[in-house]
Amino acid sequence: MNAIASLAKTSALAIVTGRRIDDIDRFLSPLELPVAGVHGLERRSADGVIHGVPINEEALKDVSEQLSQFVIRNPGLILEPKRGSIALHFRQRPDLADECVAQVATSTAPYPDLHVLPGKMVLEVKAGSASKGAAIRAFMQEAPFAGKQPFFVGDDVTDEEAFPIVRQSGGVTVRIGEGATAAMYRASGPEELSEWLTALAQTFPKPEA
Ligand SMILES: O=P(O)(O)OC[C@H]1O[C@H](O[C@H]2O[C@H](CO)[C@@H](O)[C@H](O)[C@H]2O)[C@H](O)[C@@H](O)[C@@H]1O
Repeated sequence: MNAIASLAKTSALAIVTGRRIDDIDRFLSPLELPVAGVHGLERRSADGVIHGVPINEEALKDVSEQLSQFVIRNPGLILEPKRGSIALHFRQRPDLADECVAQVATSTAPYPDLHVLPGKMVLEVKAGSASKGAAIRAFMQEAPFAGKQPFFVGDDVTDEEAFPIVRQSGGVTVRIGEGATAAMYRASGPEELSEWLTALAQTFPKPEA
């Protein structure tokens, strides 16, 4: 948190995440940063404006109802409704991973415009067209990011799609933890990343009092 607060004061910082913007605000309170939430389906730019994308609400409702029934039949599974998306978590039931994949495939089959995104012990169904990479592109066209070199850090398979996009625009990419990656660098864990960021923040000029 200290590293994030320091970087937010001295540089252009955005959070790009699968979580909701509200959740990020709660985690970082009282900081309110630019955030791309729900894998880019909702995005708050630095001026505070919320940008959304069209959502297939009808398809999402149908899939959510089917997944709710599936979760009722399988204790330990968790459904997380988000704006424009629903996440099926199987962290407490890893034995059901294959069944979850099959159920999500069956439920989404009638809706080719829904996107299924596998994450860490979770399957996300997105009912709109957005991605972390596209959200980064959008941030990079706006103040205070435009003209700066992007530096993107991620720890999940859902971050992999964004690494090449950042690299192609001259940026630097870091993967936290294990796993195959397209990132340029790897930090062993959040502690190592925090040390790097704290050191980096100290190299920036102090804001005038
Ligand atoms: O894009 P991220 O910031 O990496 O967010 C990805 C997902 O994070 C959350 O799920 C993950 O954390 C849970 C614990 O808080 C864990 O139980 C789960 O297995 C992880 O996938 C969040 O709940 C999802 O909505 C995000 O998409």
